[in-house]
Amino acid sequence: MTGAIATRAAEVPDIVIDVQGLTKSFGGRPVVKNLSMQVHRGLIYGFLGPNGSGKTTTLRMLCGLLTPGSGHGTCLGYDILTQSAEIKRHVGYMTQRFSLYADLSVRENLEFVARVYNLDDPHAAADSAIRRLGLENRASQLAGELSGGWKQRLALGACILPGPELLLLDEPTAGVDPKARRDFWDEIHTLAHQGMTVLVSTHYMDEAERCHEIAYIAYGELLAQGTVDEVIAHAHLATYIVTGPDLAELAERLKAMDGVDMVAPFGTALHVSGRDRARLDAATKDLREQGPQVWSPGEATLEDVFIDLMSRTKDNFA
Ligand SMILES: Nc1ncnc2c1ncn2[C@@H]1O[C@H](COP(=O)(O)OP(=O)(O)OP(=O)(O)O)[C@@H](O)[C@H]1O
Repeated sequence: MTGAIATRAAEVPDIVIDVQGLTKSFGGRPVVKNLSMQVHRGLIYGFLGPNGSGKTTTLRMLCGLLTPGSGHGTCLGYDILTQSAEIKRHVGYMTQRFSLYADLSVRENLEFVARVYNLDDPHAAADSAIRRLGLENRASQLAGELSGGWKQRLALGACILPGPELLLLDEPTAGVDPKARRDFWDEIHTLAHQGMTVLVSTHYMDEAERCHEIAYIAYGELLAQGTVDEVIAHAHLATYIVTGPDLAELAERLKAMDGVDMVAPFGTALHVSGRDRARLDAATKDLREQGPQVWSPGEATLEDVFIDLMSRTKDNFA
């Protein structure tokens, strides 16, 4: 199967997704607005944003599973408006809900998927997936009895069984423990290394940081995209890390100040950011000089940037 993925990938265009001006409304309410993006082959591309911001809708439009209201583009070289059947043949889609048969074993599920896709040797295909995902000890266990992490691994195994060229993973690790999440992401990286392109939505910052590129979507708008470093640099957030006593009270005071755009607790510290360094410095001058807290210049994190982006869109909505 590994060979199959590598061979197919060689035929895939270098730009796997190339879309312009996609929009989608439900019941007259715009859910995705004028979205344009390109994704290169072999990249892990992460979609982040608040709940209900349009990530799933975007993922589904990008690969022809949902027709946009307007806009156009290609996925795997096929037209998303007219060739969705061809696209679907080459896309593996893992939804938020576990969609395999709970009362079939791991092996039976995989063989079933192999038969649905008319693979030559369903038994061998299931074997290969079981080995690849380290499911040997669980092959005869009922899928419904697996832990959350192993269920996700099985779902991934079923997704890649037919040798897709593009994987869509919609919050694949929600509710999965950190070790299982890490293993899952190691596997995604191995697949990408072999030429598979992966679009993945997530709410986890550590997962965002494991993506080659990310897109941040809020209220239907694509607010930032690029590598993690590019997204952070582009936000131009000046940041202080504040430690010491009474941080909760300090946070409330800071939130009300002009020039302070983002205040968020991180463990035992407070991150305080502003889009304009001079205004942030002026606003916080007295507090920084008087204490009792200690203020140190810091680097904005991806999470700081996302919190700031989210609050900006909320401001615009108000
Ligand atoms: N088929 C549909 N019919 C009507 N409304 C829909 C439909 N699909 C999605 N929506 C609405 O569109 C908005 C965006 O939903 P979407 O699932 O794309 O967001 P999301 O960013 O993936 O959210 P989450 O992080 O919660 O999964 C939501 O308000 C949702 O209720």
